[in-house]
Amino acid sequence: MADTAGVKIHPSVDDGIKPTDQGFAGGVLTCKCATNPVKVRVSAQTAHNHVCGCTKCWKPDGAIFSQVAVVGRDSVEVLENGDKLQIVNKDAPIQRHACRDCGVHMYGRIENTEHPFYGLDFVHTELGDGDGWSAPEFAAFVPSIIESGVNPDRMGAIRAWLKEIGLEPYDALSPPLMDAIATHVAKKSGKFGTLNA
Ligand SMILES: N[C@@H](CCC(=O)N[C@@H](CSCO)C(=O)NCC(=O)O)C(=O)O
Ligand SMILES: [Zn+2]
Ligand SMILES: [Zn+2]
Repeated sequence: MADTAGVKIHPSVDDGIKPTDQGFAGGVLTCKCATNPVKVRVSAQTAHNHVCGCTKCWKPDGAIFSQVAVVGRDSVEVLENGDKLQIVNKDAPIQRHACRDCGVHMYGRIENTEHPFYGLDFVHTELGDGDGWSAPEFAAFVPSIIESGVNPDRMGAIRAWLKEIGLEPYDALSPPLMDAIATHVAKKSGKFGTLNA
């Protein structure tokens, strides 16, 4: 039995996960700058919130996972200090617009219209004011935390704790999202539903 004592995932889940408010309609995300922070309005509830172990998503200091959700790109608007935003990697599928001063990623945008998730932006709901954002539902890209420096010996305890707190650990995204990606690919190739398996 893995010893889960002291496992920390992310500040938004370590002290209990705040529930989704079904009537919640968004809020304003603020970066970590003490002066002239970047502010971004998200004018809709988010979806598919998850903790992500990948090396690309922004994590608060000390956290081994990020927490990231999606929202329609039309619901994301830079309100203040947008001149401080820089794209982390223009070649990445998700172009992360980060504050050049504090490093926080304010939104990640997909510009490739052929991408399965085109139309959705990635946002870190912990930067938002108010409670009620969609709650994290699963843990994605869990093995990737090793790429960030986590000792592989800890993976048993980390996966056990994620399950304990209701965040099923996956090697990539959750099955519904992986199925959505494969469906997109099958429709593009013309193979969608052609086998009666
Ligand atoms: N092992 C790699 C995995 C990186 C990765 O594929 N990340 C996913 C999930 S990010 C939000 O869930 C992804 O879609 N990346 C696209 C991108 O980053 O543009 C690693 O850890 O680096
Ligand atoms: Zn900042
Ligand atoms: Zn990620």
